[in-house]
Amino acid sequence: MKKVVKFGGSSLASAKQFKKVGDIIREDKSRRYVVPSAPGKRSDKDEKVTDMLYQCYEAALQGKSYKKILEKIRERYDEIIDGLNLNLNLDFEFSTIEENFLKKAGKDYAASRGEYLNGLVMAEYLGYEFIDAADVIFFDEDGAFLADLTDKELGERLGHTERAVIPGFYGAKKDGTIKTFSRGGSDITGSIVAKAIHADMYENWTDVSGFLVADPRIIKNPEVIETITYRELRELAYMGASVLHEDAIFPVRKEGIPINIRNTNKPEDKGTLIVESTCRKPNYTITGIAGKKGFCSINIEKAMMNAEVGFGRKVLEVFERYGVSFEHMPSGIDTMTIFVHQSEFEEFEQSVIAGIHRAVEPDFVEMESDLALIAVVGRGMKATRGTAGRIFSGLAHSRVNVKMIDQGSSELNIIIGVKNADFEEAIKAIYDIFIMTEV
Ligand SMILES: Nc1ncnc2c1ncn2[C@@H]1O[C@H](COP(=O)(O)OP(=O)(O)O)[C@@H](O)[C@H]1O
Ligand SMILES: N[C@@H](CC(=O)OP(=O)(O)O)C(=O)O
Repeated sequence: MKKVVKFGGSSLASAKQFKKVGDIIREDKSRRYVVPSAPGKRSDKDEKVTDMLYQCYEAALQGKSYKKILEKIRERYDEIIDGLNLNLNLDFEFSTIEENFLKKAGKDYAASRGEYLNGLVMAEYLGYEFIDAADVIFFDEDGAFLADLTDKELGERLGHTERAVIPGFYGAKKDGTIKTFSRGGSDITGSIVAKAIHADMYENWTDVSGFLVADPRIIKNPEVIETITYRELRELAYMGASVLHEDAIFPVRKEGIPINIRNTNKPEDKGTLIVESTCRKPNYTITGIAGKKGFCSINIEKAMMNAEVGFGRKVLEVFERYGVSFEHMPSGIDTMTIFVHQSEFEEFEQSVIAGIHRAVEPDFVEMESDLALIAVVGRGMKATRGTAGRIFSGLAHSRVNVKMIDQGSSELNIIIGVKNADFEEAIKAIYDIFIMTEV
């Protein structure tokens, strides 16, 4: 039995947390490959080491004083090392980091040091071998992840290693330049390692007892999802359920390796099992709800647009020209609405509108900003009639105005557009309608 265990920043924020992690790893001999994140927040008001590293590097780059922040970062590690009574001194590591900051080693190099240092501490604490992710996780010159090369090199290296710590979040290009995944990317490293060693399980340890039906910051004590499919999870992760990085499922999915989300603070909880497919009936019609704020809709009207061959393509080409990707595109006979990320769109707004006028000569173009999209996801929805109707009535009851509703062709998800201001209320209403009433 081989397990890969990834521990998030909240699980490694202090010596106290490290001790819980040590107990978890020692309790099961198959937990042989460990992927740590950088120390996270110890409390709501605390700072993540990764954020401090970005700040520190930015200051060094601009020739501003950076030593204080570097010292604060050093204190975070020393607190952990001292609390664990380790015989480890990071003087050399910190002076190398400082030198490299002054040589402008890059933002990714800076951010990656959080995981690198935590990996050294973890390896010392567990007595496991330390493997620098820069030696086994590869990117091409343009920064694209090299899956096949990584899989081969990592597989070979770990094939000879009984127990190892591989820091999350980063790898390197051929010339040695450090490159990170996007934020939260240690989840991806864990998945890559699990694939390379053909693990039986990828355990992802965090500060919640699994994937929850809805964001715990919006719903108090939401239900835990016992089993969820990769496809359902991908929809929820993409729409903002941040517990697992949206790209973390791809490597393990190819191998059919299950992911188990677990709580470092409550190791006795079973957590959530993420699988390719399952015969297990979901507990509720819906599996989960997630959403994001900050969208903008562009509503185009033109009589008989549905009869005009190439209308949609011409409109989308205008967005493409300005590098704006679209999120959803519900359409009617004479109308077409395009949802885009407000932050991506704002800069090009007037150029895109002018481009649409030139490309398709619409009767009318209207925009609405400050919208939120909510995804209601569930493999159980296909077999149940009236799901959209229930959502509508739940939202109407809570006086939330629905701007858009779009059912995916897979019948796995329904996307609802509401005003940003109604976002939390809408999620509560949907949670109530499905979870509180279907007991
Ligand atoms: N549907 C959800 N289920 C569980 N957690 C969620 C969900 N949506 C948002 N979260 C948030 O994700 C957090 C865990 O993710 P993250 O902060 O990346 O953890 P880690 O530091 O362990 O990697 C939780 O503390 C919770 O606030
Ligand atoms: N430390 C990195 C990578 C990461 O995955 O962190 P966490 O596991 O704490 O989400 C970040 O903050 O983005």
